[in-house]
Amino acid sequence: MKVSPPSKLVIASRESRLAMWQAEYVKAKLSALYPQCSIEILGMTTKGDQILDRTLSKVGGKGLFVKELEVAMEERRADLAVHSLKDVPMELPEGFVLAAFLEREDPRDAFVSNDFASLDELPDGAVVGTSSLRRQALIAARYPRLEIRPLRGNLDTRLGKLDRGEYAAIILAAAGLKRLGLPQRIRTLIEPEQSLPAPGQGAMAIEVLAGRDDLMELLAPLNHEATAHAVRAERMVSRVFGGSCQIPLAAFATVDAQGEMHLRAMVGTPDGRRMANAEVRGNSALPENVGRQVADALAAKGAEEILAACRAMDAG
Ligand SMILES: NCc1[nH]cc(CCC(=O)O)c1CC(=O)O
Repeated sequence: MKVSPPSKLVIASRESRLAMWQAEYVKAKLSALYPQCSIEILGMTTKGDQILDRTLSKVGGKGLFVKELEVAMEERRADLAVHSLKDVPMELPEGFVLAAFLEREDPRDAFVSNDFASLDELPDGAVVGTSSLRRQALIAARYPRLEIRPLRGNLDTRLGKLDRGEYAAIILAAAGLKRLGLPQRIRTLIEPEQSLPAPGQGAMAIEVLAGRDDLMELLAPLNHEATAHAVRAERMVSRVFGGSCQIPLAAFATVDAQGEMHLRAMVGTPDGRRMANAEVRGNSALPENVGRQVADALAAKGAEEILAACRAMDAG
C-alpha cells in the first residue's frame, strides 16, 4: 500500500533552540520527500522547560518534556512530534508510538570550559556543572577531587551559566552543540570508555499516535536502521532497571557493517562509589534481546544492590 501525503502536516516541537533546529531538520527532510505537502511547526513550552529550579528526576522525570506535545497530537493540532530521544520516557503513554529514529549524531559527552582543556586539567575542588546522574557518577568515580553541582535549563541557559563563571566547566552532549553550530565550544570529546553515553543520546525520534498508519508509512524513509537497532537495545537496558532518570545508567550500542551489535552499559550510585559495567555482542536485528542480555550481565554484577543503594539515598 502506498499512502499519498496529506496537503498539510504539523510538527509539534518544544521551543528551545535545539528542539526547533531538530523540528526544522525533520521539516526539511519531509519537504524534500513530499514537495506537495505544506509542513508547519507548532512550538510549545513544556513543564520540563518551565521547572528550572529543581532536579527533573524529583519532579516527574522525562515525561515532562513530551506531555504537551502528545496532547497536541491527541487533539489533532499536530500530526507528529520530534524529540531528542534521550528525553523520551522508556514507556510511552498508551496510544503513542515512535515511528522513526533518525541517524544518530555524535553520541559522546563533551567537556566545555572557557579556561580548561579537559577534566584532567581541572584543579582540585573545581566546580563541574551537570544534572545528569550518569555524568555525575562517572565524574565522581574518576575525579573525586572535583565538585559537581546541578545545572539545568536548555543549552543556551547552561552555556550562559558557564560564561558567567558559575562553573569551571560543564558537561554537555556533543550532539546538541554540533546541531546548534557551536562545535567550537567543545574543548574535549569524552570517549565512551571514559563517559558511556545515555540511552538514545544523539538520536532524534519521531512520535505519532498509535493509529496513524498513514504517518508510519510516510515517516519510514526517515528511519535509520542501525540507529533504530542501537537505541532499541539501549532503551531496553533502561527499561529493565525501571526506566526512570533517577539512577545513574548508561547504555551505548554500535552496529558494524556485518550487523553485529556491541552494547555496553553501566549502572552506579550517584557518588560513583559503586558501579557495574557489562558488555555484550549480538545480532542487531534482535536489539531487545541484546539489551536484556546486558541487563542480565549487570544484574549478575550486583546491579540490583546498587539500585537499592540509590533508592535508599533518594529516600534520605
Ligand atoms: N537532557 C537534555 C538533552 N536532551 C538532548 C540533549 C542533547 C542532544 C542529544 O543527546 O540528542 C540534551 C542536552 C545535553 O544532554 O547536553
